[in-house]
Amino acid sequence: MGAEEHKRRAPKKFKFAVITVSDTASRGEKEDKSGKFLVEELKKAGHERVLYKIVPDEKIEIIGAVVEAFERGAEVVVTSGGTGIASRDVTIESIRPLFDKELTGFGEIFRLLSYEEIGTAAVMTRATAGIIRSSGRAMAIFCLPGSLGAAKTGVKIILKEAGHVLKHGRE
Ligand SMILES: Nc1ncnc2c1ncn2[C@@H]1O[C@H](COP(=O)(O)OP(=O)(O)OP(=O)(O)O)[C@@H](O)[C@H]1O
Ligand SMILES: Nc1nc2c(c(=O)[nH]1)N[C@H]1C(S)=C(S)[C@@H](COP(=O)(O)O)O[C@H]1N2
Repeated sequence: MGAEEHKRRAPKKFKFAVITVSDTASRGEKEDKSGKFLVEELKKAGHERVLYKIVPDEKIEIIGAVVEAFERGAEVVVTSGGTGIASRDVTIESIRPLFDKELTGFGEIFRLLSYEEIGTAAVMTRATAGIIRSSGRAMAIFCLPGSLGAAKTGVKIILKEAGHVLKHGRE
């Protein structure tokens, strides 16, 4: 079966969780434009159930939010922020060890599209994705940079591929 046939047969509507990772937004010092944008776009695309949480750039808080999303039945998690190289950017270090399989292609395509938008500064993100399997379930996670531009670029890829990723992740 080809990729298009796989996508056609993949489930279409999922329970999402958006997790914003930001020190300033978690303290209420900055509006979480990116997280709110992601929630709206996912709902507009017909994914009615979208959990939403803001956490500071702290490993245990990030892992805790991922675990909470899984326990609340999320099938796809999108994180926003903390993918850079500053010492406080720990989203990738926190989430990557949870992956059963990493989807490195997501980061490659995300950086390719980002290069067209922001040029070589696209090297600054370690955006990635993966599948976590537990208790007979699979959950896909996509980790995006915190800017609104990154959320706009990332959500387009996620909306196109989430079903396909989940279909194979459940196999
Ligand atoms: N939740 C968000 N909504 C909108 N823009 C954001 C958000 N998080 C980060 N950005 C923007 O993305 C860019 C780079 O992100 P970076 O992780 O350095 O953000 P930051 O504001 O330093 O994060 P923190 O809140 O953790 O200190 C900055 O221009 C920042 O304003
Ligand atoms: N598409 C896109 N990718 C992007 C950006 C952006 O604005 N748009 N910002 C870059 C910048 S400036 C940084 S520092 C890194 C990491 O951002 P983060 O720490 O918020 O995850 O993402 C990069 N990738």
